[in-house]
Amino acid sequence: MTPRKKLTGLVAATITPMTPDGKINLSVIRQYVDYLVNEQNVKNIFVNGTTGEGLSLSIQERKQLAEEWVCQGKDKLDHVIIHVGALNLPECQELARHAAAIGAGGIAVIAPFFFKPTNKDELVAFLQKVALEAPEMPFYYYHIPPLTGVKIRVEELLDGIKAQIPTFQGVKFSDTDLLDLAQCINKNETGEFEFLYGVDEQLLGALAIGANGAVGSTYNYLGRQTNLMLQAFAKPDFALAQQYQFLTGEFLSFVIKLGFGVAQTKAVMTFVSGIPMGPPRLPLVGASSEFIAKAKAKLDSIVWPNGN
Ligand SMILES: CC(=O)N[C@@H]([C@@H](O)[C@H](O)[C@H](O)CO)[C@@H](O)CC(=O)C(=O)O
Repeated sequence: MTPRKKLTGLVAATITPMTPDGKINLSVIRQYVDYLVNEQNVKNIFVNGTTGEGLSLSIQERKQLAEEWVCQGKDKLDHVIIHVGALNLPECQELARHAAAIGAGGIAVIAPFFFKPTNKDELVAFLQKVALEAPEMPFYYYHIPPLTGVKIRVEELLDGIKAQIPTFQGVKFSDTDLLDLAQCINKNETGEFEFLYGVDEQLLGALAIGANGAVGSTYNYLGRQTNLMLQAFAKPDFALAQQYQFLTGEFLSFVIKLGFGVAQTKAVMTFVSGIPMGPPRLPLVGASSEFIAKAKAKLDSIVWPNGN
């Protein structure tokens, strides 16, 4: 068997395109894949996560999206990771089996966040039951405490994890606690796990600590510039890497002040890529025209290093 290519670099947390009447719009996914690969130089995706409104979709919709991304990404993308987390175990398991059956590259699971695990053992027991349904698939824990409220430290979770979840491959780490991330990386001496950082505005800090890559919403439309930041960091040209981080940060801090979330990400991606992402699904509501005009003007005003 060919050894699996390690998941490093940028992973776009894909948006779920929707029609104006709120149905998932599979018809633009082919164009979306080509856009990520050719215009953003991003060849890894994370489907049905936060940005993809995964928890606002039906199981059927999630399966259809996973199938379409895997199908359209064939021979173009390196890794297609499907988020299969849900509030109940049977749905997670069903989605995990489905991801395996369609030949996805891996699965990720968020902590259930209505009835929450209260300690590491409860969380691992839940994750283990999902992972067992896809025994050949790399498994990622999706750590996003600001949204789940599950604050169990990842460092703790790692202890003995391989014995409990043999397919455990790493963590999508969407938290600002860089101490926890650092302790995880310190524990990962052999480099068997991948740590993908998920707070785009401070990726450079996470890279310095040793993150292997990043999963995020902004890599849909700022993937090219963030890739240049990764290259500068690897060179190393820290001054150049900082310039890229400062500039993406300038945009994000501007839009965050206006009110920024998945709905606004859909609007930004639409005006940057030209691919219609459509409205978000309730309870999210679409970005205002005022937001769109201001965000576009801000992005257009940014002068990237060397014109890139
Ligand atoms: C809370 C949230 O949505 N975080 C985003 C970030 O990419 C975020 O949009 C970015 O850092 C801007 O704040 C990702 O971590 C989420 C993500 O990767 C996903 O869609 O699953």
